[in-house]
Amino acid sequence: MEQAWFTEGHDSFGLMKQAAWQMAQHIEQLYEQKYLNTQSSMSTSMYRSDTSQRKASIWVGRGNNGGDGWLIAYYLRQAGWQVTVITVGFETQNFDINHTAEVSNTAHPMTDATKALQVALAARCDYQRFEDSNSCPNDSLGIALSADVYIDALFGIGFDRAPEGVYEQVIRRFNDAVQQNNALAIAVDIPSGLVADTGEVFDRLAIQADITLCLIARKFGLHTKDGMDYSGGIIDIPLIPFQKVFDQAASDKNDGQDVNQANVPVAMLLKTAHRLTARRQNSYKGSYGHVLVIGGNRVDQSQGMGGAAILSAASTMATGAGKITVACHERFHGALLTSLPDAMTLNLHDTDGVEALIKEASVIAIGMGLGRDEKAKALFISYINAAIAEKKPLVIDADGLYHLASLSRDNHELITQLRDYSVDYPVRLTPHSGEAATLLDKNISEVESDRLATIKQCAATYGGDWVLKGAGSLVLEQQSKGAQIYVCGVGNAGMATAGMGDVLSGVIAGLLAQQDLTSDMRSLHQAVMIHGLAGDTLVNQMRRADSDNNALLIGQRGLQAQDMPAAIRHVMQLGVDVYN
Ligand SMILES: NC(=O)C1=CN([C@@H]2O[C@H](COP(=O)(O)OP(=O)(O)OC[C@H]3O[C@@H](n4cnc5c(N)ncnc54)[C@H](OP(=O)(O)O)[C@@H]3O)[C@@H](O)[C@H]2O)[C@@H](O)CC1
Ligand SMILES: Nc1ncnc2c1ncn2[C@@H]1O[C@H](COP(=O)(O)OP(=O)(O)O)[C@@H](O)[C@H]1O
Repeated sequence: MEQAWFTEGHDSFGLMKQAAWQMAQHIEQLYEQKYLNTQSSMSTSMYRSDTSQRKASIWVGRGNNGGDGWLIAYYLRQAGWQVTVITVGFETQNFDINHTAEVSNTAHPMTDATKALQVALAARCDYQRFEDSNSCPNDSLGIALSADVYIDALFGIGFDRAPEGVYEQVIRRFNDAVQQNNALAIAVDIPSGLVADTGEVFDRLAIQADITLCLIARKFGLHTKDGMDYSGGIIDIPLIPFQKVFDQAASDKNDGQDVNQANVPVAMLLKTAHRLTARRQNSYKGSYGHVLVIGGNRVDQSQGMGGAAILSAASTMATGAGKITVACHERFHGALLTSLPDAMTLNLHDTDGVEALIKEASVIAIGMGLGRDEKAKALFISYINAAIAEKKPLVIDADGLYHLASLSRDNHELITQLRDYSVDYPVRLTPHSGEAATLLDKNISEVESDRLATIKQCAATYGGDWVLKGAGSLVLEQQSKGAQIYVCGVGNAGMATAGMGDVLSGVIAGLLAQQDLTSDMRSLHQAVMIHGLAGDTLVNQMRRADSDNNALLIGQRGLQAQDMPAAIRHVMQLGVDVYN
């Protein structure tokens, strides 16, 4: 977007000044919010109405992100603040004042970052080199470090590798200074240490921001993997009026129209779900589909995984599917019917019975607790073959993905058949990072270091629509004009408990079965959003009453997959994101 703006003839330094000016205004507002509009008497006692008493410590690196920092220093100083710029990676001669800062010198054009430094120095902004901190008598850097607001302009979207040496030290020192001064930490564009394209943080070392002022467009890495743990609240500063062009391109692409791919965002951030439409009065259970859940096996007398199939079935019902049959190990039929009397049961190992039911069912969800032994693999192959023959939509999760990976290693013909089938019929696959690693024959760390590349590779290898689960789940939906990728902007770490994935597979199958819903409402991204919002609904209810009507505090820890069905129904009625 930035390049397109410059191509239209706009000046890059002008954009940097605009960015810094808007950020300085936000910083003043954020200062007021922290120190004035607060319940904490400690914070209000630190509030300084006289701007000349307010202190900002602005940490800058050598790139354009640092350029933003120099200009923020300039604007805050103009507003009367005491500013100190802490530099890293600069030599002392970099601070020589050049009085032609704003004039372009064609022989040696000045970079925007250097122009910004020159503007700040000409306005007499104080600065200190971080590298001099060890040689400073009486820790003069320590004194310079004491501030109300700390601005991180060390690295922006150019950060791409683990910080070492002085860069490692500077990030640690910034975080320590913020903590010691109980101050506000504001990151420019993206917290330094977080990779913008992937959400990766190396060795858990990144600026811990309270607020990130995100320039131009949301960075993918703010919303997946480590991003959410470091960015704090995000404030968008759009700067250039291109958002409409990009929104239009995305919607045209969704409608199957030709678009300039350069205008299509890498991914769409989702925070809401569609509210599901009301049912027709004149309808019956057959109007809402029949889901067959295949899983819940018991291998070699082990305790087995009946719960996986039960959780999946319960959430299928919660989404409103008309009928459900669970093909699980006979040992679990009693448990299943106790918790879910609405379900019908079938013996997982009765291949004739299951294949006959595949003919009847409208959606097949397979793999949750299916088992990984050879017998389970043979069942998987038979049931997938039957589903393909009967042209039934498929949801494949957990052990089903394990078998798929193993079949891929064997060059089994089912892989090609499934890929071809997925061109015309819905096939939805839902790995977490570990399962994706097995499917692609990679290490988990390779998968985690680039989740976007991973989900694309999964789709290219196996076909179908995908969810790559985890913090900031990714969704890939195949469309006639190429894949559309979504980032799930809801959900929480309370959902990191066993069985939550089984619940998701149930939501996907349950929505898919309901033909009365629009395609958007039955879509994979809709299922992921309902699942995430249901998890948020459960943990954000601050209080819940016990049987004696005493208020109980609820939080992330202790959230259970079995709590989800009621919340799923709640979200489907509400549709919108009310918590984020
Ligand atoms: N007018 C404009 O263009 C506008 C730009 N804007 C701003 O620009 C920002 C992007 O700027 P940028 O591209 O200069 O990247 P940035 O992150 O500042 O620095 C890259 C430098 O860091 C270095 N480096 C990287 N990793 C490292 C590591 N681990 N350890 C050590 N060094 C490391 C890297 O070194 P190199 O790889 O070259 O060796 C390079 O020198 C963007 O986020 C936004 O804030 C806005 O103002 C809008 C207008
Ligand atoms: N930190 C988190 N933030 C958001 N969602 C999460 C988080 N941890 C887990 N989840 C969600 O919970 C589900 C867990 O799925 P999975 O790991 O397959 O569980 P299981 O295999 O035990 O059923 C996924 O949908 C995942 O995206």
